[in-house]
Amino acid sequence: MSLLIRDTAVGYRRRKVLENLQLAPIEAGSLVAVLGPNGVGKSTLLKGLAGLLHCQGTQELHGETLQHLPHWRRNQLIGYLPQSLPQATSLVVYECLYAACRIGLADIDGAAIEQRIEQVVAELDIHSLALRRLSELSGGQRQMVGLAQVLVRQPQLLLLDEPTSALDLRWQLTVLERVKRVSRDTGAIALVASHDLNLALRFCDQVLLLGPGGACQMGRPAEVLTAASLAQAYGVSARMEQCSLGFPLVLADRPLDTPSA
Ligand SMILES: Nc1ncnc2c1ncn2[C@@H]1O[C@H](COP(=O)(O)OP(=O)(O)OP(=O)(O)O)[C@@H](O)[C@H]1O
Repeated sequence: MSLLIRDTAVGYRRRKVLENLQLAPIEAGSLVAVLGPNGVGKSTLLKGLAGLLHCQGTQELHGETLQHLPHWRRNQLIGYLPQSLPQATSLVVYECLYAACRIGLADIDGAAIEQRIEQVVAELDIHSLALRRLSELSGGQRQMVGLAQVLVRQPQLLLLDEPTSALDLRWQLTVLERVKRVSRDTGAIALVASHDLNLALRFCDQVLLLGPGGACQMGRPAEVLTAASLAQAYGVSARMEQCSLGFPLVLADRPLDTPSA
């Protein structure tokens, strides 16, 4: 049971963004950070896997070819959280979660939906938001609701594009902890695009580091994130240190190629 990405190319009509992507199989239950500089193709890869862009090559989840899935099956298997926040509609959060289940899962009954909503609201600790209108929530609160809309459908492949970008420190930790727990407990595979290398080091089983010119490395966070790989991918001088709890940390000192370099 795994996610296979081989010989993969994905991009836009006039621009190939990623070509010949060859990754080792990603095992069920893995949390993988998708890292790399702005514009390298993290979102494009997630959109391709989500079926929003055409991908060439092989992309299979537990033996099913993602490119040819019918709409209903894609909705069952894949949960995609885009980089943009959910629209500030006048629906209350509970209704948004209900609609996410209804749209995504045709054959689920009302009682089961309510049970799932209770579960996800408790998991993400967002009880206080459940009866509030989306239009009255802050950016970070809306980002939590977007994540809840994905999790409530219980997909086997979670594609989360910068899910913590609008969140304060406590919610960043909450989100990564919960996504890790969901992956571990259910066997779901989560790919999380992020610019937060330290969260990736702390929570992810593997990182996929995309770099300029098609460079790509995947492996354990502490093995992939080195001073050399960070210089190559991000163009920074960086150090790997260890915090007092023993977790590895990235400290970026300066951009390379600056006058003071
Ligand atoms: N709709 C589009 N049409 C054409 N090119 C696009 C489109 N969206 C993005 N691109 C280009 O594709 C490349 C990859 O973009 P992508 O959004 O995947 O990068 P990213 O790694 O997610 O960046 P960031 O960290 O800034 O979010 C960039 O060069 C970008 O300009």
